[in-house]
Amino acid sequence: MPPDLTTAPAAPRPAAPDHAPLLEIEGLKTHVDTPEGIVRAVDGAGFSVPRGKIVCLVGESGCGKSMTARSVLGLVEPPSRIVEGAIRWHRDGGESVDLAALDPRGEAMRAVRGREIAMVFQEPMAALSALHTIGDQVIEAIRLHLPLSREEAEERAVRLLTRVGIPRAAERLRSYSFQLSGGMCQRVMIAIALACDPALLIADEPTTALDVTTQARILDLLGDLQADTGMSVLFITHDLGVVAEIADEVVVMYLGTVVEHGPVDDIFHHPQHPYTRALLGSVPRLGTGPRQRLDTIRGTVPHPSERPEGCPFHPRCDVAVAGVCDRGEGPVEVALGASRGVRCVHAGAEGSAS
Ligand SMILES: Nc1ncnc2c1ncn2[C@@H]1O[C@H](COP(=O)(O)OP(=O)(O)OP(=O)(O)O)[C@@H](O)[C@H]1O
Repeated sequence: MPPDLTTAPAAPRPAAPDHAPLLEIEGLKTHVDTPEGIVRAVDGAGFSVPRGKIVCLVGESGCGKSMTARSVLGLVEPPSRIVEGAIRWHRDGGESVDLAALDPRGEAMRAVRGREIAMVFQEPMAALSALHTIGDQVIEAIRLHLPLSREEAEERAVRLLTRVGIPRAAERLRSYSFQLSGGMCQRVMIAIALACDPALLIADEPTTALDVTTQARILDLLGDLQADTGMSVLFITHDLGVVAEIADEVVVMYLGTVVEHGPVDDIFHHPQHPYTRALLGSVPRLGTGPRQRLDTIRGTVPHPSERPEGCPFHPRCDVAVAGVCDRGEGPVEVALGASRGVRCVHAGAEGSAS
């Protein structure tokens, strides 16, 4: 039986003997077949999600963040397909499975999705059915994976809804989604996601559709739940304010590849990739006065079908070197520490890429 999230904090999950990360993505390519040609939405992405950490996946719109998440969840359907790479899921106890090799509709993937890996999406109103009560939806999620009677599942649903901050949870079981605010609907979605005590929660822009106050409360809730359960979180966002609030580690994506990753403090205080620097330069900071000028990133993200040769960022990069950055397959990742890496020819050089 999974730990009860609603009472005392659960004991932390046992670490795998070899301290392997929970999730390891390597060389992932997820492409879309379109009448105009192949769209390389994810094009060789790789990163890890350690146990018990919150990893934020960031980048501008169209960089392949959602497609990466959908690949992990086995939610890639034709005309999209995983064409290469591995998504290694390391269970407690040392057992590993390559999710990229599983049939997305098969039993093995269904046992992982929603049970071991849960997800929360951007539009909670759209994700909840307007035809069924909140209670029916939470109870169904619980009973799909746990052998509980209707009464037991109902009790668990009330405790879960209370834990995610829904007042008078027992009464709310009979409500419909259209009777709740956006923030309350997102809390219900989080309760559904946590129904089976997942080891990993993937949250794809879960606060983007909410007002700022509600956004802050939902972030606090996710942080508290992570600390209580010891689960890992892969949090997808384009909002660096959210990253600063919640992340332990940051993965920066650009045009289907990971250009930089590392602990949040390193990324914010010592960004190495020109794209990471540009992203950080476009965010307002407190204490810099009312007339602060924000930098914008020159140009826009090209469509994946128009991926430039060499480093994918070079046409927008202020420090690109002609004849170097615009040639070949692009730079390989340079390791700057155990959990720190960057893909840029300037990486590691003193005063690089500034
Ligand atoms: N079914 C599809 N047909 C054609 N192109 C697609 C399809 N699905 C995704 N893409 C393209 O793949 C690229 C990556 O999309 P993805 O949704 O993963 O980006 P994202 O970084 O999550 O962006 P956003 O923040 O806007 O959600 C985009 O350029 C998108 O247009």
